[in-house]
Amino acid sequence: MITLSNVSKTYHLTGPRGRLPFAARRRDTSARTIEALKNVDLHVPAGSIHGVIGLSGAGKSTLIRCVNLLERPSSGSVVVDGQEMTTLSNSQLNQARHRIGMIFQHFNLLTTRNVFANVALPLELMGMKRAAIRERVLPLLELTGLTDKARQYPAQLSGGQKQRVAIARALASEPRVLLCDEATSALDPQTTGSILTLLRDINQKLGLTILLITHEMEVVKSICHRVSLISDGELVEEAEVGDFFTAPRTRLGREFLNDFLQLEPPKALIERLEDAPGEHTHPVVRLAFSGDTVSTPLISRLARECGVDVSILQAKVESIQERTLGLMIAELLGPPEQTRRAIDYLEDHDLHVEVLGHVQRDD
Ligand SMILES: Nc1ncnc2c1ncn2[C@@H]1O[C@H](COP(=O)(O)OP(=O)(O)OP(=O)(O)O)[C@@H](O)[C@H]1O
Repeated sequence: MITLSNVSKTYHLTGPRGRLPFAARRRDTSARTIEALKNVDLHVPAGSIHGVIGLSGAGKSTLIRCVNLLERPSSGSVVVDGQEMTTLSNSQLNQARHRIGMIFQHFNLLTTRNVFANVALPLELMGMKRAAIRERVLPLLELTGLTDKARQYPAQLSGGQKQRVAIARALASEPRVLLCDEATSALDPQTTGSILTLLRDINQKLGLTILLITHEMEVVKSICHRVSLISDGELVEEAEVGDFFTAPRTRLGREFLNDFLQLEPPKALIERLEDAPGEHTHPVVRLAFSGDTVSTPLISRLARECGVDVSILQAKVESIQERTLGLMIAELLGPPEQTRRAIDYLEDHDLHVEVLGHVQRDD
């Protein structure tokens, strides 16, 4: 449904340097350009919810705005619903945007219009008749739980209600795609939950494809099917959400996950961790297991079958949508050949094992 191929976006800054003589400007171009996106490839299949997560300034907003060409890519191709967006004329682009709804962090409602009139606005702009507008808007107010708020103005609504109005408005033109630009970042956790539930319902009921950007792992965990990680304008990792929470492949992915799960070895132990194993060290591991292995008594079997003691430092069970994920930080205590065998044993039983480092044995 959405395919970005080799998309790059470079901003050329104008500022005090813009007033320099042309020759001087040419000498110093690199200092005044920002490569916000670098050769981005992204495919979001129809009907899926895809999250892009990254730190501030990583390029998330630029990426999502390139999809409906609120930002024009410097190079590359953007195809939405089978249509190449970058070659459209202005009027074709306006037409194409009817099929791409968008919601924003700060809702962007018109304060002088009530809820009904805000949702009706795109339809008025499309020249639709009043009766047809009413027929389209009323079900949307019901879908978003706003029927009793139709005559109220944005100033009379909570943040969550405002975002519901924005969602109803985005759906008014019956789009195939919904772009969500940090849609829950201004909301408290409970309201965030209800908006995410609404987005998931819309995805399921209407088969709408959703691309969202966020810096919150909770959003990814709650509703996304797949996630991409953006860093410094590049997509550095992409995975199915359950896989990402089990075993992120990049350092940045692991940092996001550890921050979210708060699952780190104790500080005193981190200070003692060495990268390489020594003669008198034992490994500290992060284990992730899902599916049947969550309920299998692997740790006691490890002790019996590999002769290794396991000291559990932290453990957690998380529900990632339909999937249960067990996470643990543990020290494997035993002679090196036995701890190596224990790691093989765990991997053979479909656990993801990450060796965080090695600590000197006390014995
Ligand atoms: N219109 C612009 N002109 C110049 N530089 C820009 C413009 N928009 C974004 N940038 C720069 O591009 C880079 C990516 O910005 P972008 O807003 O896409 O990041 P982001 O991941 O959405 O950040 P945040 O989470 O803080 O909103 C940043 O270095 C930013 O300063």
